Amino acid sequence: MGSIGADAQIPTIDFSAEAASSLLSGSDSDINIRRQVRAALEGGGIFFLRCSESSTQSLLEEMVIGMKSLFDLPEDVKRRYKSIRPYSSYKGREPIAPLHESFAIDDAYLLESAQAFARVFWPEGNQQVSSALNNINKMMLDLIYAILKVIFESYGAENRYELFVEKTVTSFRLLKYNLPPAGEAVGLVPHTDKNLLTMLCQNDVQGLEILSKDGIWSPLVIPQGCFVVMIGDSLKAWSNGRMRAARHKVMISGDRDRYSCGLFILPKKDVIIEVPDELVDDDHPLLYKPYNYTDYINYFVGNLKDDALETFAGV
Ligand SMILES: O=C(O)CCC(=O)C(=O)O
Ligand SMILES: [Fe+2]
Repeated sequence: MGSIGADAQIPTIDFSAEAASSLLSGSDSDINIRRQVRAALEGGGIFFLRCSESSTQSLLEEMVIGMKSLFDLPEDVKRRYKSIRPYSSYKGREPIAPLHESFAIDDAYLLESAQAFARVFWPEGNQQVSSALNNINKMMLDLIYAILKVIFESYGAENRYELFVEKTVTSFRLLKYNLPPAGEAVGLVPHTDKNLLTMLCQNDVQGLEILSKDGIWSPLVIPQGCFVVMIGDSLKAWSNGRMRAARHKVMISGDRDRYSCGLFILPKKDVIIEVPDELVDDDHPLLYKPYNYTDYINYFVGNLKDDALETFAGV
């Protein structure tokens, strides 16, 4: 599926500027940022987000130390973590992705959620791990919802934003990629995210690759201190197919383990994803029927098809 290309040319959008800090405090977005975000998400479906480098870097370092203590725990202790949500319980080196381990935590921006997560492994609590998780999560949460707001504003749908956000939750995924015995190996299989919007960060070991519209896989070189922002199937559907959900995978090589974490905005259980009227016109006929997000996830888990969104919700 596709050949290998040079490093993907991904736009970097700067959120450390003043216009973006006013955005984080709730003001409408700067027209320039709106244009850049929409162009990136309608083009490749992905961009790098640069924020204040020093604060991002220290939160990230703290996070990676916390993740190491977590993933270094014995396998039977990690397996204590179970969640009813698909893709959230501890997953350890399964046949489909033998190098990859993950956990996902709901609402980790709440200190109590991060502490409850840590107590699963350390019954007396682990302040270092819970605050590392909670601190980076709070920063990422403000940023990812600011981006979602910019997206709504860029389509003239700003008056729908507050109501939409009330129907969302966040899931914070922690991932470790162990080194293959030799050479290069797939760490995470090719997929599009099924949720609305995703924001990723990582230690300094690269490995994320993206499939271009021309079917070429290109490795991403994520600049230090930057996050990756990507559209998931459900925001692609909401945008009536204007934004692109980029297919991506993780390849592992080299001599150091890769640690990454992702904040995912997803619809609450049984929320209906529906294209707003303002995104349908003669030039943009309706492409997706309204669908129940939970049904979509169950459909995908049942068939794991690449074109799940089209077959499930396509008109
Ligand atoms: O580890 C990464 O950089 C990517 C993770 C990812 O694609 C996912 O969890 O859906
Ligand atoms: Fe993904």
